[in-house]
Amino acid sequence: MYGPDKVADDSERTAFRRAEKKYKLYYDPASKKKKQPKNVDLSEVLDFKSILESYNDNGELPLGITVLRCGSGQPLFCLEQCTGFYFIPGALNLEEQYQWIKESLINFPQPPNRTNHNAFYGPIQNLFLAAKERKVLVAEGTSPACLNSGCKGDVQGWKFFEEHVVSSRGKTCKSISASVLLRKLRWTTLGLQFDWSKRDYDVSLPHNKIPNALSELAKRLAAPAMPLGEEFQPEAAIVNYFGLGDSLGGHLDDMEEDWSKPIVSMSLGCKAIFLLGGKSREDPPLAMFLRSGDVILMAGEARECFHGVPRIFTDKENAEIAALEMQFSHEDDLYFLEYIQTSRININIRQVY
Ligand SMILES: O=C(O)CCC(=O)C(=O)O
Ligand SMILES: [Fe+2]
Repeated sequence: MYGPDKVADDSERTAFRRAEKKYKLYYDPASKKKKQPKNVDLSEVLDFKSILESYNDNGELPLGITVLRCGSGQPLFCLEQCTGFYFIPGALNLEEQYQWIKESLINFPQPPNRTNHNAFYGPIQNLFLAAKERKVLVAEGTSPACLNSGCKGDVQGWKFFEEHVVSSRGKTCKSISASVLLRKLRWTTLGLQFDWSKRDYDVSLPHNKIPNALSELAKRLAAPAMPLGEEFQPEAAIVNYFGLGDSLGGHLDDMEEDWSKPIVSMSLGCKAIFLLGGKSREDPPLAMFLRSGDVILMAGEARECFHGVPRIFTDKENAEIAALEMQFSHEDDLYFLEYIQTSRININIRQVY
């Protein structure tokens, strides 16, 4: 799936890598202002929001793009050069975006779902709440007086403490603040758990079913890309969390048995650039914007196409989350607001068998 993008001198080797490099965030060394992103030419990035607007205005479509209308539902755009790829601009309304952002931060990372933090810290309960309450995750050592004595020995587990408890006892224990851990949350898996080291699903791992509401939503969204008469069965999902400078390297999602079934991929938060390549990394990819609420379906041939996310935009002008920010304007939602103003979340839902 997400194979590492090997050594540095490979960086210019394929058309896909060249496109990733083109859109990746670099800082301008010549800039007087600290950490000023280097300008990037976005003129070749496909913009389905404006394609939808002009289609609604005058029925016109750019060359190579077709439209599928299912009943009274939203139009789906298809690419002539990549069958099985569907783009539904603004598929999720603001309330839905609000709901799935909150779920992605509060409930989805809860055990038995695993996250990238599992390997080091074991299962972590209530990470978002702990971050909001400024708690600190502290290593528990062999000694019960670990917090006093320092735990130089084996770490037996990790537990959240109030910040003042940790600071009053001195910094003798291994510890990390929950807010840093939340920032470093990169993925969580729902339903059947994906084992990244084996690059396969490990059905022996404890797991919950995909939550009903998410399952129903995915079934509805997947319907236009499903083989006739079949219903999508959501069995697993990966939630990706992106902060400024984060990217997802070019990859294929090839661990599911039946590629005629789509992957349903929902974008939330800051705008991103998505690269859709061909069956070889040598094929020059198409770049397109992904905004909060957009949904992509990848089925059939599109399942064999390399894709990735080289860039997210967190600046006011480019993030395009003003309407979403309004949804989080209640004071109880301020911590969500702070998070999403500099983040993007992607939920992609799969039928495994
Ligand atoms: O973040 C995205 O939009 C794409 C995610 C993806 O391709 C994946 O998780 O396999
Ligand atoms: Fe993918």
